[in-house]
Amino acid sequence: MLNSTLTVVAVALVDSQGRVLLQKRSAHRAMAGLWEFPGGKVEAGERPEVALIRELKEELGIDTDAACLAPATFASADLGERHLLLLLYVCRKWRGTPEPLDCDGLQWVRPHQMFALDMPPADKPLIGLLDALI
Ligand SMILES: Nc1nc2c([nH]c(=O)n2[C@H]2C[C@H](O)[C@@H](COP(=O)(O)OP(=O)(O)OP(=O)(O)O)O2)c(=O)[nH]1
Repeated sequence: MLNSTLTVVAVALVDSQGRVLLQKRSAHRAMAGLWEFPGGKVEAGERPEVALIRELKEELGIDTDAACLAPATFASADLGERHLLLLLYVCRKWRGTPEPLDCDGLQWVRPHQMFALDMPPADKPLIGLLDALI
């Protein structure tokens, strides 16, 4: 029996060269050092797109709008007693330059390059889908 489902929103920010931004989870967090899509937990009563816009401001210092967040795919994975539902959006339009405000580094990669990176287990099935989509 699961305690609860954890809803997480994340985004593939895609630049003009078809590269996607990944951030390195910082040392003090669970899954430290893994490369992930920017995003985070949806708070109680919060709309997913609002949560993602908030996370992008907090984590990268950039602004975007709900109209620029295209639903892309999702991941479903067990995290011990909780179950993770990760909603992945694609975004090609934002304001500002992403900065590593809450992580240990940023890198722009082509989707196929993600196969060689250490990413959270839930993200692995998303790579091939992104590769086909972008
Ligand atoms: N942001 C993000 N989280 C991911 C990805 N893949 C994946 O399994 N996760 C998991 C890791 C965490 O268990 C959860 C996100 O929680 P988090 O702690 O980073 O979220 P948050 O930014 O809201 O953090 P906090 O307020 O609790 O500090 O989702 C991903 O690609 N991006």
